[in-house]
Amino acid sequence: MTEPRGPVDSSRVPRFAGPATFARLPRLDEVTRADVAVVGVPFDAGVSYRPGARFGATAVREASRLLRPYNPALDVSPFATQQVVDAGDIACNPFNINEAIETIQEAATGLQADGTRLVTIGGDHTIALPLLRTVAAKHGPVALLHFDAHLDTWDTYFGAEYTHGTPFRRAVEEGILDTEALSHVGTRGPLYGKQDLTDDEKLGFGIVTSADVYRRGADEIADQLRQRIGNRPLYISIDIDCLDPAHAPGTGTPEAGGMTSRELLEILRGLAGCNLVGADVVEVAPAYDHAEITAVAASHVAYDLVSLLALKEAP
Ligand SMILES: N=C(N)NCCCC(=O)O
Ligand SMILES: [Zn+2]
Ligand SMILES: [Zn+2]
Repeated sequence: MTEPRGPVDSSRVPRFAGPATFARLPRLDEVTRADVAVVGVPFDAGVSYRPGARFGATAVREASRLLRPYNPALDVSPFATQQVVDAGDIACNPFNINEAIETIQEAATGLQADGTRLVTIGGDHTIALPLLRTVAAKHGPVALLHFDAHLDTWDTYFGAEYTHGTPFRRAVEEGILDTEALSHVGTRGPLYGKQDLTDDEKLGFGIVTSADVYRRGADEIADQLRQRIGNRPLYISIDIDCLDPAHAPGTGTPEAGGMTSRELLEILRGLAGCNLVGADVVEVAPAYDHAEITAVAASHVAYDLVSLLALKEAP
């Protein structure tokens, strides 16, 4: 194997110069193949409240200029042991949700064809469904770790089945999730009724609320999650609104009382060794952000996801 091509050297080219790719990594077309591709999905036609996540991937790329090549928390250089690239954006129809879902699924399938694993930057949470379909087509039903303030297992909004509040119900219905290993983490805030929780439990989900994380601590929560996941192929979907609005104001449906970015990163790091097959970070809406707080948090979360992939054996 040739040495992976790493990021632009920030001691030679200032990190604020030049066009942004994730972590200043090469583009996919600049290398022969990739182990991991960070890909953007500028789609937000599935939101129920504030729009703007279509600009999320661009904001995360901009905020990722400050990432450095060694991750001391996991003792790994994620861009040295595997070829990581920025695969650009999946261009999908902003006026037709069904068509956009198909486009995302096809593009993600193509990108993963020769074993490349994807870390996708959203976009609203609707996009998790086609991404899960793609990993399940390859690995069979996958374990899911879903970090979010919301359940996202509702049925429909205004009769629409494919929205950012419904991807995980659709995924269970389609049989693409391993219902023995489904967890929400960071759940909080008002629901439509108690039935939401009953329905969610029936689908197979376990819930770790943001208050559980605060009371029990990140290490204990990560241990519990790891036990539930075991060696199953694992997909991690991170809605940035799992963080408190103080840590992630730039999002469409903010809820008070969320996790800190430190808690989220520590839980992720506690998952080292899991059989991670893909991940997304969604719902970054830069119009409501301040001083790139949300975009910086999301870029660090994506960096730790890429680091977790580096710690896993090549397929
Ligand atoms: N996936 C996110 N961010 N939000 C879902 C909120 C659904 C609702 O408006 O009830
Ligand atoms: Zn959410
Ligand atoms: Zn969500």
